[in-house]
Order: sequence, then C-alpha cells, then structure tokens
Amino acid sequence: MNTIPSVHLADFLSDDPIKKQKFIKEIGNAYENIGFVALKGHFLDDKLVEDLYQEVKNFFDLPLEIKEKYEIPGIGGQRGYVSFGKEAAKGKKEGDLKEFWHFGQYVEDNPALEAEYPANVIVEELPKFNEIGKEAYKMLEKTAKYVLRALALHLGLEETYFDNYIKNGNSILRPIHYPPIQDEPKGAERAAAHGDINLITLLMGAQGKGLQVQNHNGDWIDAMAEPDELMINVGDMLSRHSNNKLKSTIHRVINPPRELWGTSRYSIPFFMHPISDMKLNVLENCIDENNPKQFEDITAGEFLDERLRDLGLKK
Ligand SMILES: O=C(O)CCC(=O)C(=O)O
Ligand SMILES: [Fe+2]
Repeated sequence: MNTIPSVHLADFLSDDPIKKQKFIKEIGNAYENIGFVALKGHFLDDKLVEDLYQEVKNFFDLPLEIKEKYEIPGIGGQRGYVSFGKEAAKGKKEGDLKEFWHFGQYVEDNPALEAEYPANVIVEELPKFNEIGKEAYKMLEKTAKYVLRALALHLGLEETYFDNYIKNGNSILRPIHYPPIQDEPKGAERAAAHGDINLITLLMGAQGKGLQVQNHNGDWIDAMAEPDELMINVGDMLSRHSNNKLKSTIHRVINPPRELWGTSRYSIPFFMHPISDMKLNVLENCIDENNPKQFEDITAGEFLDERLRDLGLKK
C-alpha cells in the first residue's frame, strides 16, 4: 500500500447496514496493512478547528518565561507545557525539534480516577485556550469512540467492547509547535521515527507535507490529509491487544527543505488511551497456530509508564 486510504464516518453511523459494514471493512483492511486512514465526517466543526489553531498559536507565541511557568516537574510531562527538545524518540539521544502542550481527561463521576490523573493546567493569560482545548478534547474523544466501535466489530468483539475502558480514559490532546529551524539540526528531526503508545491517534494538522509513514517494504510515504480529514492511526496498545493484527506503523515528521526552514509547523494529535487498569493481554481470538501469542500480559498503566521512561519524560 503506497497511499493512505480515506474513509467516511457517516458510513459507520448510517442506518444502512451495508454502509456500516463497508466502513468496518475499509478501516479494518487499512489497519491490517498500512496502519493509517484519513477520516472524514468527524465531530469537529470548522469554527472549532479554526479557534483551536488560533488559540494554539497564541499559546506558543507567548514569551518563553510565561510558557515555562506551566512546565510542571514530576508528572512526566503529562499535563501543561513541555519545552523544546525535551522529548526524544525511543532509542534516540537527540531531542525532537518541538515544544508541546498536554490537555488531559476531564473526569466525570469518578473520584478515584480524578485522584489518579494529574490536574489539567490552566493558562491564566489565555482563558479561551483552556475552553477551546476542552471542547476539542471532547469532540475528538467522541470521534475516537466510534472508530473503536468499528474496530471492535472488525476484531469480532461486541461493538461497545472499548466503551467502558475509554470512558474517563487517560487520553491526551497534544498541540505541537515545530518552530522555524535556525541552525543545521545535526541529526535531530522534527519528530524522529516512532510508533505511538496508545490505542489510536487522531491527528489534526497533517494537511501540509512533513508526516511520513513507513510501509511494509520499508519505504517512507508522504501522509497528507484533505482539509476536512483527520489522520487516524493504530498505536502500540491496540497492536499488542490484537496480536499485531492491527498495525502500529512507524512514522516521523521530517525537517522541511532549507528554503522552508523559516516556517513553523503546528499539528494536534489526540492520543486515545484507556483507563490504566485495562489489560492489554492478547485477545484469545487473535491467537491461532499461524499467529502465536506475541506479547506478554501487561496493563495499560504499566505499559504507559515503561514508554514514558523510554521517551525521557519520566525518570
Ligand atoms: O506532527 C505530526 O504530524 C505527527 C506527530 C506525531 O506523530 C506524534 O506526536 O506522535
Ligand atoms: Fe506519532
């Protein structure tokens, strides 16, 4: 596969069982091959998308000493600001050429989870940034819920299998700013090759060149979405759970050619995580003679901890 297939969520939400089945088949095939789809028909309207980009730009435009007020020690960068160069891809020593922000779950009716997660960080200078971030978080979470319902059916599970694991899940919305490049990056990239940690990722901002995905042959292919599409990919948690039936594909963000070094890139991934108690143990119906169990039993919380250490975000 050398292109990213495009699917429409309206098919899955349709009353017509043939359309619904078509969506499941298309996304299932895409995830068994390239691991990525571009999705139309998500729940973010144009105004929300526009406001979100504006607020994200406003935030990253703040002076560094203000942004640094919101960099909270001791929480593995899981909420608030993470400054330039802090995160390095697993196995890489050069930090990525990016700064980012994390909005976390807005827990409802669950004091235990509220106590477990770090609190969201509020930017005093930009009240609208906090509001719009929350609204986008909710709409992306809702979109992701339906995508996971389709994948549950594709995997031969109950349609609502994931619902209780993702309700109040440890999901994260991460606006990223890749600033203009000043000096020769010396081995550093905007985002070095990596697989995502979580169940699925919904990415806003893949409209310009930059994101590349590695196919079966090891070739890097450009992954670009239309203006009304989200790029959605499988993360390592879902790959483990499905015994790698669904593929968590390695991807990266390359540095622009020199004549474009002066431009920023903004992208906004939503990393859909379950609650930390979810067992990622390989599903029985994904194991057979030809596909023996490939992964050790582990919970989502344990797996996340391990990976935050690999990224240099947690000590
Ligand atoms: O900026 C992008 O387009 C992709 C970012 C990404 O892959 C990530 O943050 O995991
Ligand atoms: Fe990623």
